Amino acid sequence: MSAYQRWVASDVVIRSSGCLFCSPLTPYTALASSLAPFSISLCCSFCRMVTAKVWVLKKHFEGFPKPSDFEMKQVALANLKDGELLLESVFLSVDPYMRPYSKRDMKEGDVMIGTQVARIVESKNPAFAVGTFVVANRGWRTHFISDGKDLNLLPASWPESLPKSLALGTVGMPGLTAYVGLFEICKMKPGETVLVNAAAGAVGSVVGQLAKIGGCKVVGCAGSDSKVAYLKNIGFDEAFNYKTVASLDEALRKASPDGYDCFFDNVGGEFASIAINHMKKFGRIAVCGAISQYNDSVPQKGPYIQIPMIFNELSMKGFIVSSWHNHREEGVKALLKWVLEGKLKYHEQVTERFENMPAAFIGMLKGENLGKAVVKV
Ligand SMILES: NC(=O)C1=CN([C@@H]2O[C@H](COP(=O)(O)OP(=O)(O)OC[C@H]3O[C@@H](n4cnc5c(N)ncnc54)[C@H](OP(=O)(O)O)[C@@H]3O)[C@@H](O)[C@H]2O)C=CC1
Ligand SMILES: CCCCC/C=C\CC(=O)/C=C/C=C/C=C\[C@@H](O)CCCC(=O)O
Repeated sequence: MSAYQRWVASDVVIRSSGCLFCSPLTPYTALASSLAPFSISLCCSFCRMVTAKVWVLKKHFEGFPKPSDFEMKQVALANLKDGELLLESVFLSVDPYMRPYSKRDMKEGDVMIGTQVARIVESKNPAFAVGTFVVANRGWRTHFISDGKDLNLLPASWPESLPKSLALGTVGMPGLTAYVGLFEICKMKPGETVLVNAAAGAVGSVVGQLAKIGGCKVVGCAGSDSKVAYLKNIGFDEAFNYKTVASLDEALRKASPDGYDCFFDNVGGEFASIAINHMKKFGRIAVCGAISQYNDSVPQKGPYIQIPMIFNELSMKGFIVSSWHNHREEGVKALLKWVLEGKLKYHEQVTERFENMPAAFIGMLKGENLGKAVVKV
């Protein structure tokens, strides 16, 4: 039974207007609603309206997100108009940006922001066939309607054997972040030494492997011994557990006594303030993220970094992957090629069921994920 058939069996509540048999006012609709699992077969096909499940931000986060900050709701979707598509989410992404962006971009009651791999289940748009998979940016919802303009098709060369969830991770936004940050921001060169933190995550694990592909020495850190073992398994030259080392300063010096040419910073905070003192002359820092600060109720007051910036004439550049959209096609093509050649390994932290999205999101922020965290609907 496909996800769509399961959804039809479990979540379809008939809502309609204009159809004699299914209009909201007829006794039939009340009967249909009470017999929801069976009512679909009684509904006339041209007036089916469906109900999707969504997660809304019930209360703005204070510190780490809590399950009570979220609320799952049902949203009735209108009938498709000409040119529109009905899609079901197959995989949903949980990403760190959702934490800081929720404060900046959302109000309480909004559907949580986020991306998904979705499948077209009904189409009134000749440009999109039923069964097509796309990447969309429509938030935490099981189903949604689109006019097609906000959908990104998976590359035509995507093999059937490759999990489509990778379009949310290694061969998607996180992978592109690593690609742009290394090639365009750090401008890494063969023989250089690259440092990356949150190295076992969706972005960091790609950074380390792309740096190896680029002929660099790679040092990574992560928050558990099993993650450190994973880093060594995927080719990192040096890896350490930043939570258990006696001194981060010593660990960075031991991993690369000559220092670092490129620092791909996913974490910010105290880590960055210490790491910057280990940069080589004319080193480059890609300021990708600051996950050590996203959940702070009170902003941290880090030590100043200007002195090593000036002394070593460092380049430090913040970047947002969506501003580099003109590199998206080339990046996805390169990432997909490296994955298929076995040069770019991936690991996904898959959480089953839409109902577990808050738990998956909170777990990722707490470091429970190895590789890209996704939710399989
Ligand atoms: N600039 C851009 O366009 C983009 C930026 N980003 C940023 O990149 C970073 C990594 O994102 P992504 O790969 O998706 O996430 P990950 O898959 O790496 O998951 C987050 C990881 O961050 C680590 N972490 C959490 N809290 C802390 C902390 N206090 N100190 C150190 N590490 C911590 C945890 O791993 P561990 O076990 O190592 O602690 C956790 O698994 C984030 O900062 C994110 O905001 C991501 C995408 C685009
Ligand atoms: C409000 C302060 C923000 C500080 C930096 C926070 C996070 C950095 C980060 O994680 C940025 C992530 C950017 C993500 C970009 C794109 C996504 O919004 C959706 C991607 C959709 C797509 O291209 O498929």
